[in-house]
Amino acid sequence: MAGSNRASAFVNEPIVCLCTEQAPAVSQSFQMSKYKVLVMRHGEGAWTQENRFCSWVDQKLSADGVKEALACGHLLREAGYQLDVVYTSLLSRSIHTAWLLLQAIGQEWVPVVKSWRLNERHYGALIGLNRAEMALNHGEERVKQWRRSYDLTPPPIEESHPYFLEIYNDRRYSTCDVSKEDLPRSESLKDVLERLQPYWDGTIVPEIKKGKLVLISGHGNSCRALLKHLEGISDADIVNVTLPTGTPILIELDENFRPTKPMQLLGDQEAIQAAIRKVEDQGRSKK
Ligand SMILES: O=C(OP(=O)(O)O)[C@H](O)COP(=O)(O)O
Repeated sequence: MAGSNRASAFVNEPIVCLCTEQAPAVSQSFQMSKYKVLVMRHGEGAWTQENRFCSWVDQKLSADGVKEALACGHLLREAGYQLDVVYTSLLSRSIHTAWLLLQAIGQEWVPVVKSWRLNERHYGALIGLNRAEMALNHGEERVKQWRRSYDLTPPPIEESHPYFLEIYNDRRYSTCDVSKEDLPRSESLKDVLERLQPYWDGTIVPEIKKGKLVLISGHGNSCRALLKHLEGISDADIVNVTLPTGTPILIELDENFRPTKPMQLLGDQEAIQAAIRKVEDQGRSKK
């Protein structure tokens, strides 16, 4: 049951502000909550500190990212969550976050199910580039559009790109439900939602309907795509949604999988706002 989740006595006040500019419009109703889902961006990755677009490059967690993942587990443990299944991408930072979280919550036995459909957005030719240098060269507003707009697709990754072979020769991508040739070479957020939604509908939702408490350990933009879908965030408002690393988001849904209340970012609210600002500031030129 969603009832296996003895949740949120320890949860702080709910917030819907996922950016420092303008809160997205979130659809609300007064239906009873039937299901609960936890969605989170993995702990900080190594390239976050270098301020490079990481995307499908398989960077590990940074030392801070490891701490964040463990802290998430402790938070969920204190709040009494009992997970039934964790879904991750095929990228190590998402998987390691799940492992560390399950260790810290003391539920290592919980199955971890992996799919490329939860991978980070494919940033195409932008992979590996430094955001601050790009902001200097192209302007901060342009970089914000590249990072946050709904339907802007960066130029595709070419075979000459320094990370092309590392990505497409990786054995993990032989295990997907599409051929390597059909894997993306670049994606907008809209494209991410299009490849993620069948997995949500066909694999994750049936488990939630069985009463399982699901946690999704995803990425900044795969989680943004899912939240856009679940919360009914408009194409315009999703531009102002930025997710901090290592922060579980509790979503409560009615029997038709519509949100019954604003999503809650769990943890210390000031620290969460600071973490959101940190991610937003990656796109500044630091003149
Ligand atoms: O790999 C990435 O996200 P992730 O750290 O959530 O996996 C992207 O490079 C995030 O970049 P963005 O915050 O500019 O969209």
